[in-house]
Amino acid sequence: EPSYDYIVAGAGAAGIVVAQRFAETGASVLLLERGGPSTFATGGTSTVSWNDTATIYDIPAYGHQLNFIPEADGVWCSDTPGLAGCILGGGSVVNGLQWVKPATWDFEDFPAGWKWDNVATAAARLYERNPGTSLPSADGKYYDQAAYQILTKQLAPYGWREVDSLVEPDAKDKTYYHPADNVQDGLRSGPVRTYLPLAEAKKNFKLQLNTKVIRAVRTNATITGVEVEDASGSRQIVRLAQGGKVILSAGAMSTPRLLFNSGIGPAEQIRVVQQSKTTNVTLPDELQWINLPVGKNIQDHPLFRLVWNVTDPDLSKLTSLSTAQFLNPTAEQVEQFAKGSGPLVQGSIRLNLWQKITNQDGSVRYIESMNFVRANGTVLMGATLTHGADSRGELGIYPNGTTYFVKQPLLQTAGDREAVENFFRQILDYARGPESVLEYSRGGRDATVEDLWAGGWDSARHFTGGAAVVDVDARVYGTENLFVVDASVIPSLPTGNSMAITMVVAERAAERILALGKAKR
Ligand SMILES: Cc1cc2nc3c(=O)[nH]c(=O)nc-3n(C[C@H](O)[C@H](O)[C@H](O)COP(=O)(O)OP(=O)(O)OC[C@H]3O[C@@H](n4cnc5c(N)ncnc54)[C@H](O)[C@@H]3O)c2cc1C
Repeated sequence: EPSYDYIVAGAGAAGIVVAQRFAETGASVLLLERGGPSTFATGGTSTVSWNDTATIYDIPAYGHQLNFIPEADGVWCSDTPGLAGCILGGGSVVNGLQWVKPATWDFEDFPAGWKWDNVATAAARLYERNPGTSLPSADGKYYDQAAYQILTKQLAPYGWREVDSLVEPDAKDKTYYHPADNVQDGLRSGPVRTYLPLAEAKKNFKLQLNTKVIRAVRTNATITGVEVEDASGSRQIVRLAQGGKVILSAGAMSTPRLLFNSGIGPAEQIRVVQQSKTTNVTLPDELQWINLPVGKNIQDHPLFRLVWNVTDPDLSKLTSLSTAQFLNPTAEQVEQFAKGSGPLVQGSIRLNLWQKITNQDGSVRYIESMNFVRANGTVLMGATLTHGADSRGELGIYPNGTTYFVKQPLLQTAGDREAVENFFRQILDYARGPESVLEYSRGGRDATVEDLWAGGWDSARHFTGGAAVVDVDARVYGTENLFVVDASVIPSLPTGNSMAITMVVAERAAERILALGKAKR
């Protein structure tokens, strides 16, 4: 029976990065993923009718359209309260391709050893391999730009500045830009494209798909392997080499389950696992349970979908591509795609804007808005409240193994609501200004802050926290050789979308874990 120096549970944004970094040292690495292949290069079969070497996960423009594509139905994890991708690449192949480099202050709440100065070289390694681009189309043009034209006109009187986010990741106050997309050579980029092939070229690396990790096998502080379940439901134990390490990288919605199943977390959650009549999880003896705040402090960006009507007669004539047009592209667009150009190689967002909001008590929060056109004559602002937001939720587990929100993570504090209102008030002021080209879709020129609240809010699917129960080496407290490396160790919300920062965390964690030394064989 084989045994491994490193077993990584979950091949998403973080898991692929750490597994590749371990593999390049010559150590034996097993990367376990519960989902199947995704991109064409990994054996994915959901190719589109108009291109037989690209799957729905390869095509940048489909990032925000997957909900409209029946083939994508099975990719969402069925046992988590928030949307997460259960497929090779995890969130990195189902997300909106927004590539937002973290700001330096995004590390201010991390422990010593993880501030920006400590992680900068890890970030540089990541950006070298996975740079992202502010101009995805190989022909050097931007396509489908109505939202960009309309919003830049709306912002023009108010001193906003256009920046290149890849060059100035800290320019996040009254700035806007063409989004940086996670695109390379006209295809979705990310760890499946930029890290996984390097790992797969090594004989000491093994990727096993359709294999669900159930728990870390633990005696007191020592992990000896993991229990896995294959697609037929049959289970086995995969062993670690002596001195080997297990890394949990199942994402913020699932890593807490793996910890509960390993007897780590609040006793009331582990007790649910213990008493379950269906999940058949073997827990360590109760005396060995490790009481840590697993599942606590989950955060997410609340997302407001604000629809504006275009009032300027010239701008309202601009047209944009609809979901149906993206899904049934013209012959010209198909030809452009084959050359790495055209609207199909762009993500869905057309303009990002950022603003720093200071509340009455002096506390600072950030707003990010991702904007595009869904119906001609309108602009859709996807406004999110980001870094500085202090609402926190809690994740628990049901007897059937599904994780759920014991407490919702969004907009729980007065300070978060005040910051959102400050932003709403400002964009309504802009809309009433003499040079405005927009009015809000409910209430028109007389729209109020209440009209904007009335649209409600949703999860931006940027979950962080929930398993920040690790030391500076990303090792779970109370264990010798169990680590968590994914978005669930991020202690506070990032200023932008969460994938790039998760990959920076993975690069930094790989460095720290490797410095702990090799397994003895
Ligand atoms: C719909 C959507 C849109 C998003 N848009 C953006 C965006 O545009 N830009 C951005 O920066 N971020 C975006 N995000 C967030 C971003 O994708 C995540 O922050 C990032 O992927 C988190 O990485 P992770 O490694 O923590 O988890 P994930 O990438 O989710 O990876 C976890 C992996 O573990 C696997 N797994 C889970 N449980 C098990 C188990 N028991 N055994 C084995 N494998 C398991 C999963 O299948 C998955 O492959 C979006 C997320 C979603 C869901």
